[in-house]
Amino acid sequence: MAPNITTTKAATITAKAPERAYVTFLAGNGDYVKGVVGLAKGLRKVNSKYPLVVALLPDVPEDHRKILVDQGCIIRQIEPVYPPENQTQFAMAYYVINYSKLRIWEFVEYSKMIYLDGDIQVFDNIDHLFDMEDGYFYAVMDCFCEKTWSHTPQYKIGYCQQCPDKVQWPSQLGPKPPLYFNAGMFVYEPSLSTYKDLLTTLKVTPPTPFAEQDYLNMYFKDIYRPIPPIYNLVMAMLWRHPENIELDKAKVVHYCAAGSKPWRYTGKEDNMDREDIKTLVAKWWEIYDDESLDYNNVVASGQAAETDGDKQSGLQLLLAALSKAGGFVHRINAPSAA
Ligand SMILES: O=c1ccn([C@@H]2O[C@H](COP(=O)(O)OP(=O)(O)O)[C@@H](O)[C@H]2O)c(=O)[nH]1
Ligand SMILES: OC[C@H]1O[C@H](O[C@@H]2[C@@H](O)[C@H](O)[C@@H](O)[C@H](O)[C@@H]2O)[C@H](O)[C@@H](O)[C@H]1O
Ligand SMILES: [Mn+2]
Repeated sequence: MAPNITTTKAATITAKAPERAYVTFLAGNGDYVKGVVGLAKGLRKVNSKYPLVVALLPDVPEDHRKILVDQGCIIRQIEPVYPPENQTQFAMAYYVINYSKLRIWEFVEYSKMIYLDGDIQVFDNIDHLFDMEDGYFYAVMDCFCEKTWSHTPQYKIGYCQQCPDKVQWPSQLGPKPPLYFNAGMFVYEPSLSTYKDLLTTLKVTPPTPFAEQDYLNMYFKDIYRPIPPIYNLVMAMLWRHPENIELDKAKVVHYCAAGSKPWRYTGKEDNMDREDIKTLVAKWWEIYDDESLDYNNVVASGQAAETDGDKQSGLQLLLAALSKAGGFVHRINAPSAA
């Protein structure tokens, strides 16, 4: 007797390209790929609705690319961007590659993106930042107190925008510098005209110690809008301006202080033996090591319900898993009886 097979019209999942996405930057064949994997898993853990795009340079090897695709990332190869020939000593020699971040303005299939450095972790959902008013550049104010700033007049006179009343900006140094953001995290709108102008203007802009961070501050100074430090905890703030920080409220942590990269952490550099640093590094590793946050396991958990014979909840679970994984399933036409 022929099996009684009933067919239902397959559920048609129509997906439209995601208008919004998180984006990070990866260069080289070193260990920053661990940072990006940690970031992908962290965004999944906080149920971000949007995918993570990884803008990567040609020197990122195939095995690292596979790791990222297996973690549900959307990888986009970009060409390097170099500043004009210069004699500048960058604060960190490798900062020269960070100008390549400028390529993310070309990702115009997205209307709004949140850029996050690979050494950042997201511990609370920040999807709401996408809803901020268009037309501005949002980022967290930086701090000038670390010795990496010793080349600047601010550092020399002990001025920092984090505590502008402690040391007043002397009028003989001219107007107070505009508010300055840390370029490890920002909310921006891709645009081809802005992209072209960024690259054109770069050609005639002498490089400076903080490379593309300085450049972005100069370029966007008229539309820059500061957002609270909970959205990019620049590590040095913990010992430089603890009065401005509520660590337990930090939604985004930026492991940018020397020695704080979790995947290289030894605890030996200045300030790295602090209990709060040890806790933040451990929190990063907890996510990185959590296999339940791996993209394949999240999707499989959706399919597993499918085999439990409960088709509808399995499909919903799979959709939830895909959404968690930053998938771009937006709408589903429920299967109608054939
Ligand atoms: O070898 C490197 C150095 C940097 N980066 C990327 O460039 C970003 C900026 O560099 P970094 O975070 O080290 O600068 P910091 O914020 O520590 O000054 C990193 O987060 C990575 O996303 C990378 O992929 N490979
Ligand atoms: O290429 C310039 C870099 O400038 C910034 O890093 C700096 C900055 O945060 C300083 O304020 C800190 O003192 C310093 O420790 C830290 O490394 C960005 O985080 C990074 O993404 C990148 O743009
Ligand atoms: Mn960084």
